[in-house]
Parts: sequence; structure tokens; C-alpha cells
Amino acid sequence: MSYAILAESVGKSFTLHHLRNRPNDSLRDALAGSLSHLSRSLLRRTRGNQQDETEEFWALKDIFFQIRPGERIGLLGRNGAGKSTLLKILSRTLEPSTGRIRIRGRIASLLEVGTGFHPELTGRENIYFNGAMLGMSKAEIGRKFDEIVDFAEVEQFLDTPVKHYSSGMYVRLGFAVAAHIDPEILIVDEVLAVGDARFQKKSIGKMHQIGQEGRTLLFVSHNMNSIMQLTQRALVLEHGKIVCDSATGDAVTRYLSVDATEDGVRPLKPRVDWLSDVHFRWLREETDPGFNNPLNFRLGFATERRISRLVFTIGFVNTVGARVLTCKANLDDIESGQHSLGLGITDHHLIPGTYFVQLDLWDSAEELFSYENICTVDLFAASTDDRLIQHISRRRGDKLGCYAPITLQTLPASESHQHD
Ligand SMILES: Nc1ncnc2c1ncn2[C@@H]1O[C@H](COP(=O)(O)OP(=O)(O)OP(=O)(O)O)[C@@H](O)[C@H]1O
Repeated sequence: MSYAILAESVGKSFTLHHLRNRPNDSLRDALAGSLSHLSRSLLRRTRGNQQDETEEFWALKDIFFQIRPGERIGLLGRNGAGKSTLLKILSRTLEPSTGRIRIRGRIASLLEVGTGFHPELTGRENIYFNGAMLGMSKAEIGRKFDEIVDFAEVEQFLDTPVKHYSSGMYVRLGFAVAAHIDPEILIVDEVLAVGDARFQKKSIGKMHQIGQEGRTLLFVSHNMNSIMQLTQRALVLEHGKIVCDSATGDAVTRYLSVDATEDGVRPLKPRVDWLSDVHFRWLREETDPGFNNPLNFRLGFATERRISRLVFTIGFVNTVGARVLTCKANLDDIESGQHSLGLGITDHHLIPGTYFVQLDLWDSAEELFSYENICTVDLFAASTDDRLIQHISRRRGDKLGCYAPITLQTLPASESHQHD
């Protein structure tokens, strides 16, 4: 079968050095410590000499996949899962330690802000410099030049060295060059998140167009809506391994459920050191099956400080990654100590189905705690009407969200034909 990208048994290991008796030992150890925590199972510890220690860390292991020409693929994974390492190997900026990559077609990649740019050169010079690196001739770049400048919206700064550009400008220019060299394969990492919302929308539109033209697209994002919009198939990476390769909807569900536990009972790490012992749980046993029945949660935490105004939000994300409902409450003057609160949500209007719950805690304007998939909530249909609503909503786009009843009025015959 023909392919655009073929990965065969690709692995990448890094050697981590833990240098003893050095002034910055503790920082190195701290970094290495967090890495080994991330992927203990992939680590093999070897001893160098008495003082230095090295660890072999496998950031990617046994990666096999095939991408056909014209496919639009999403790559999902938590921080440190190995996405950037894989993209760097695909775009040949990193050599794999095992296996091989085969690529057919001109490839353009946008991996990090500013890659492929020379800081001392102007925007104009960098378009030629970057275009040449991506395999375009001077004449080709000349033909595309105006389109690139126009798309990047940097006309005013064209003769300014790019070292004076903001990160948003870098990304705009980088994306514009990569997207206009007519790549057969376009690889884009999260960088777009740096641009403003309008540019993100514009670049998603451009990638969509590139996909429509039958080019191959590989796209990494933590934004499930963009992944859903742009790709048909997605790979999920966990600790350097592909754990799911399927239709995007299924892959997003798999990715979102990675962290969600059934009951959500576990200690969670807050963003401030004076808050601890955060526990959150959906009281499944207190929820009656059926549409719009109240949902109850329990939140526990310990605070060493008085909290003047605690703001909670509970968000509900459907199985394709869209946040469909946000609920909020506040509580004033919480004294230091251990606390346990019951949080009830009535009239949520959620269609029966599975939702991933996000919890955020703020003290006025300071973020105290944020957790994406703290638990899952499964709401069951209890009546024929519930099942009908669920069925219709699934058929119309396989999404779940909220449902609200319509108030019906019977209008006199003459009024029902009037136009506004
Ligand atoms: N040069 C390197 N030396 C040592 N370890 C590395 C190196 N590059 C990456 N790693 C480690 O490999 C693992 C995978 O990193 P990678 O950047 O590919 O993850 P990611 O999925 O892209 O994460 P993020 O979403 O945070 O960008 C991480 O634990 C990272 O610390």
C-alpha cells in the first residue's frame, strides 16, 4: 500500500547524566527526578563511575504506524508523552535510536517558535532563507512572497530583524512560509497556540484547505476541538508508546479518559503550597438515573491560610472534547483547616451520556487548583424520551451536550404564516 509516512519500530533513547558533586546538582537531580517519575517503567539505570550516574531514558518505544497520502492525522498525548520527539524524528531534526522512518513527498514542519529563522536576518530575508531550507527555489519563493507576507500580516516589519519580533509574529511568519511552499506533507506542533485567537482560526482554515487539496497533515494539539475539526484519524501516545490509533472521535475519548478515574478519589496537587489534600468525587450513588436529575459532588481540602473568596467551577466535557457546560459557585471567608463541601448541580440539562469533569478553584483572581479530567460522570437514560433525545443527539454529530425543553404555543392560523 502507498504511504506518505511509515514508521517502523521507531524508538528514541536519551542518556540522562546525574552529575554528583557539582554546584548545580540539585537542579539536575530535580529535572531527572521528574523525568524518572514520568516514565519509571522505561528507565534503565546504569552506573558510570563512583560519582556520576547515567540513566537511559526511552522517550519513544516501538512506534509503528503508516500514514497514507492525503490523510489528516492528529497526535495526542499528555505533557512528556513523546509527541515533540516523534515530530522531530519525522522532520529529520532528530535521529531515531532504533527503527526507521520512511517519507514520500516534500515535507514542511512547524515545530517550535522560531525554528528555521535566523534572528539577525529581517523578515524578508528569512522568508527566502526559510523557504530555501524547506526546499523551494528562489523563483518559487518570489512567486509566493506576497501571499506569505499577506497571510503572516507582517508587512510593516518586513525589513526588521526577526529577533525583534514577538513570539506571535514569529509563529505567523513561520506558519505562512510552511503553509505556502505547497508541501505534500505538513507537520504542525502546538506552536499555533502562541498566536492570537484570530490567527489560530485563520491557520486552522488554511490547514483545512491544505487537507482538502489532498495533502497529508500531521497535527499536534491539546485543543480537542481543533483536532476534531481537522483530522480524521488520531494516534494517542502515552509514556512513549502508541496506545490508540483510531478514528479521531474514539482517540479523543481514549485520550480524555486516560486521567479520569471512575470515582475520582485521589489526592490531587494544587498550584499553591498552602493548599493540600484536595479530594474530589462524584457521588454516583446519590444520582438517580434519568434526564436532569441533580448531580452531587464532594470536595475536600486543607488550607493553611484563610481564603477570602473561594470560587469553584465544574466543567463538563463531552466525549469529543467540547466543554458543554460550566457551573460556578463561590464561598466567602474560609478559615484555615480541613474542609469538606458538598456541591450540588440541579438543572444541568445534560443529555444522557459520558462526560469528563474539570475542576478549577480560585481565590478571587489567583488560580489555586486546576484539573482537566478529575472524574467521569455517566448519565443513564431512564425513559423512552431520554433515549430518543440521546439517539437524536448522537446521530446529529455524535456529540453530547445540553438539552432544554421547548415551550410550545399554538398560534392562530393567520399568525403562524406571518414573516418577521
Ligand atoms: N534532549 C533530551 N534529553 C533528555 N530527555 C529528553 C530530551 N528531549 C526530550 N526528552 C524527554 O523525553 C520525553 C518526551 O518529551 P517530548 O518533548 O517529546 O514530550 P511531548 O509529548 O512533546 O510533551 P509536551 O506536550 O510537554 O511538549 C520527556 O520526558 C522529555 O523530558
